[in-house]
Amino acid sequence: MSGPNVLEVRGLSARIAGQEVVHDVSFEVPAAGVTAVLGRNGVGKTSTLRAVLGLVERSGEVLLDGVRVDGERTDRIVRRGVGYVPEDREVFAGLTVAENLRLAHRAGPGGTTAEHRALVDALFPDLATRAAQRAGTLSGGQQQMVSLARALLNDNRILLVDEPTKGLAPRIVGEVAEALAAAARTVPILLVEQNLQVVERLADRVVVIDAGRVVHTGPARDLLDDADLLQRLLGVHAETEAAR
Ligand SMILES: Nc1ncnc2c1ncn2[C@@H]1O[C@H](COP(=O)(O)OP(=O)(O)OP(=O)(O)O)[C@@H](O)[C@H]1O
Repeated sequence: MSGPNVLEVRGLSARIAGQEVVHDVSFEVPAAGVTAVLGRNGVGKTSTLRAVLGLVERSGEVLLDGVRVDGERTDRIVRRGVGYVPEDREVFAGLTVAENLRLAHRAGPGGTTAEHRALVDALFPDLATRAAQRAGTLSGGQQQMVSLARALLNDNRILLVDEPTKGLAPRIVGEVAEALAAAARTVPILLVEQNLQVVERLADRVVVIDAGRVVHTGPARDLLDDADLLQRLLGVHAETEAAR
C-alpha cells in the first residue's frame, strides 16, 4: 500500500567504528518530489543514508511504504525498490558505459522495464554515444550520469542520491540538476546536497542535520527565504536571491 510517505525514519541511530554518529533521527519522505538532506560537513548526512540502507550498524525504525525494513539486509532493501547513488560515483572504471548499465539491470518485479530504459535514453543521450567507452575515462559529470542512469533503470520506490554535484564544474552541476529534476518526476528522491542553488531548484522539503541530529524539517522555500535560519543551521550567508 502506498501512503503519503514512501519512507519513514523513526529514531534512527548509526554507529561507525563503535561510535554513534547519527543520533535518534526521525523524518519522512513524501511519495513524490525531492526531499533534501542538508547540513555542514561531517554532521552525518551520508551516514543517515547508509543507515537507511543497512550499510552501517543501526538501531531504530525504517519503513518503506509503511512496512518496516530495518531488520532486513541491504540487498533485500534494495530489491524492495530503494535505489542508491553513492557519493563517490561508483562506476566500474574498467568496464564500458554499456556494461556498467547492463550490470544494473534487475529482473522481476521492481526491475528494469522498457519504459525505464527509454527514460534513461531520453535523459542521458550522451551515454548512448559513449556506450563503448570505458567508464574510468569519463569526466566526473559523465560518471555521475552513469551512476544516476544505473539507479533509474529499475522501478524503484525511492532514490537515495548522495551529493551528486560535488566537485563538478558549474555547467555540469546544471546538467546533473536538470537530469535529477526530470528523474524526480518519475520517482521520489532523498537528496544529500550542499549546493543551495541546486537545493533551491530541486527540493520541495528539507531535513537539516547538525551533529547527527535533525534540527529542522519543513518546506525548502521557508528555509531558503530565511537568512537567519540558513546562517544558524548551515553557517551560510544565503545569496539565493542572486541565484534566481
Ligand atoms: N569510515 C568511517 N570511520 C570513522 N568515522 C567515520 C567514518 N565515516 C564517517 N565517519 C564519521 O561520521 C561522522 C558523520 O560522517 P558523514 O560522512 O555521515 O557526514 P556527512 O554529513 O555526510 O559529511 P560530508 O558532508 O563531509 O560528506 C563524521 O564525524 C565522520 O568523521
